[in-house]
Amino acid sequence: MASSSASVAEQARVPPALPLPTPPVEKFKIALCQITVTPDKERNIAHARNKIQKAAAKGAKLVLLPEIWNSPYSNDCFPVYAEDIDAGGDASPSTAMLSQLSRNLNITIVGGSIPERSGDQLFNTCCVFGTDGNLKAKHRKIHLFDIDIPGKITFTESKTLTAGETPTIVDTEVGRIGIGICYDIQFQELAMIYAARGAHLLCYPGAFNMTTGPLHWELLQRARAVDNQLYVATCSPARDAGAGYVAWGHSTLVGPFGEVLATTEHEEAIILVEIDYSLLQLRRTSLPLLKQGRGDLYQLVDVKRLNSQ
Ligand SMILES: O=C(O)CCC(=O)C(=O)O
Repeated sequence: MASSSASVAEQARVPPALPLPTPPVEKFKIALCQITVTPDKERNIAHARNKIQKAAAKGAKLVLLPEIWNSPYSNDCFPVYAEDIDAGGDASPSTAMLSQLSRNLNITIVGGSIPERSGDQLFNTCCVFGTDGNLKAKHRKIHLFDIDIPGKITFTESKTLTAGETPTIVDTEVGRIGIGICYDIQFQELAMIYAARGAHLLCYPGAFNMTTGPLHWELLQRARAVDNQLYVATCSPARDAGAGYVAWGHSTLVGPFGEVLATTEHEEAIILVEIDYSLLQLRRTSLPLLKQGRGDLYQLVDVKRLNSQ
């Protein structure tokens, strides 16, 4: 194939991985709060509050919640349960609770996701709160869950939701975290961009189903972790077999060697597990994948960064 002259995009490609930034802490405990979700929003908020408090009392410095934890997961419910996060206060009781707890308990919260209303659009949105209670980042699910596996599962998030437009990486008191929501985990380039931007940990609130859950959920987490040599944390709602959408559960933490460090079945659980960032450098030294990439033959293009240059 004839080669063409380099385009602007080709000239400005990013290297596969930036040097790992020194994290603010080496070791800390993360809690994955796999909680039940009901049609009662007030109960869901009170329940999440209770579980976050329990996790913090056990020593968690970072708490991760599930995808869509304040509402049933359905296109009928998203518009009804949606909150105006930017307006805050009474317009977003779910994120007001997360903000208050992160400040009072001195923890970082990656607040799963909730349906967000912004003008006449709805998003599936994850909010990250720092220990001062401030909203540090807001990730709107980039890849909407539109799938059709005949006889098994059909879901079309795009019937009600709009896709986010921005990858989200955030510096917190517990390291640099890349955020994805559920279906976002299927797209390896997003994780690669986060690794290239120096993420220590990827957090994916998710609610896989009874078809793709058993086959793909753990596989994808381990793949994202081992390819990018970083930690991957996921958090699902607990399973409600009577719900319209039945979640797989199995919230998990995977280490930078692709090893499952902690996981659970489908019932409610708080998984409390230590993250040790010193392993990141150790693994990258022993198995120097990120240095050995053939950037002369193939590279990842960070389109967002290119467009902002
Ligand atoms: O990728 C999958 O198989 C499941 C994704 C999903 O359930 C979601 O994005 O809500």
